[in-house]
Amino acid sequence: MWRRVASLSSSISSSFLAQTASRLNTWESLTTGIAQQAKGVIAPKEKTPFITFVLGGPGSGKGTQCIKIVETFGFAHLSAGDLLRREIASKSADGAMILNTIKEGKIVPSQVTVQLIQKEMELSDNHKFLIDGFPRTEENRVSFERILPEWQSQIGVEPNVVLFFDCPEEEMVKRVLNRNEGRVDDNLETIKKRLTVFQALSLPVINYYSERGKLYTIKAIGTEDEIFEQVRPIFAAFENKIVLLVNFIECIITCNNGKGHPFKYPVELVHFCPGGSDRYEQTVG
Ligand SMILES: Nc1ncnc2c1ncn2[C@@H]1O[C@H](COP(=O)(O)OP(=O)(O)OP(=O)(O)O)[C@@H](O)[C@H]1O
Ligand SMILES: O=c1ccn([C@@H]2O[C@H](COP(=O)(O)O)[C@@H](O)[C@H]2O)c(=O)[nH]1
Ligand SMILES: [Mg+2]
Repeated sequence: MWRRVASLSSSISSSFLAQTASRLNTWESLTTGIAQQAKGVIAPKEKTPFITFVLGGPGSGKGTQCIKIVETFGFAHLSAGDLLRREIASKSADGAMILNTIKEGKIVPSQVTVQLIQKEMELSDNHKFLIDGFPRTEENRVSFERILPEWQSQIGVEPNVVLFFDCPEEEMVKRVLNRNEGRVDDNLETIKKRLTVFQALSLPVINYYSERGKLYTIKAIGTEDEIFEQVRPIFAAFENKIVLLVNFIECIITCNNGKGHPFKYPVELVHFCPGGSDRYEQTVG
């Protein structure tokens, strides 16, 4: 038996339900799509993409944290810098141009980078993407949005999450100079240029997403594990919300059919109803 222990302070409006359904679409895309897969309703490739942009200055720890996010939350990691370095290594037509651009700490034309990212996304079996080190400029951002029309009905033109690893310049320089991976841009001269480019061209992108409520700023100092403890709750929250939301939607559908209340454990809907909460607890008998 179910007992309501608190009620919504405002009634559930149709616009709230529409909003909820739209959020469900976003949150579902982060989860493994358990319900749909179990029912065999959708194949993995058909799931809504969940896109996270991972931004921050050179050496702020983007790549390091992406590895942990992949391990914990099962994302595909697409590093724009790695894709460009792969082009150099494969001696592709753009290889020489990319190498010079990276040495100068400048930004490779959007068309090249966007095409590489798009190809990787299409080849991937995953639907959850960490796009590391991109978009670096407003022009990058707009170019990426332009490739989305075919997916627009699924994800809109924006990423679901934008992470910003905020790190003091002094620390970034120290880390890059100690990186020791043989990168052509890990020298003081190029780092200075990269920092200037970051300030001038990348910060506006970060501000853009901040204004749109997409930005999660991580204080990128401390140990790698300490930093990850700031990252973990961001993705965990998306996973938790979907469980609650699925229950909520099921409840509405079932209640509307007059079949009772299907919640299996206490559910608090306060996350979805800023005006109040609707809490249910299972009672004995
Ligand atoms: N929290 C940390 N404390 C100390 N060193 C770190 C920390 N996180 C990462 N590092 C080290 O700093 C260096 C730069 O990290 P990483 O490559 O992850 O940065 P990045 O943001 O991807 O840089 P880039 O934009 O240049 O690719 C690496 O050698 C990494 O091992
Ligand atoms: O979207 C991008 C990403 C990278 N670059 C160039 O590559 C280097 C290294 O990138 P990391 O992400 O730090 O590995 C960067 O300084 C740019 O020169 C780019 O042009 N566009
Ligand atoms: Mg990196």
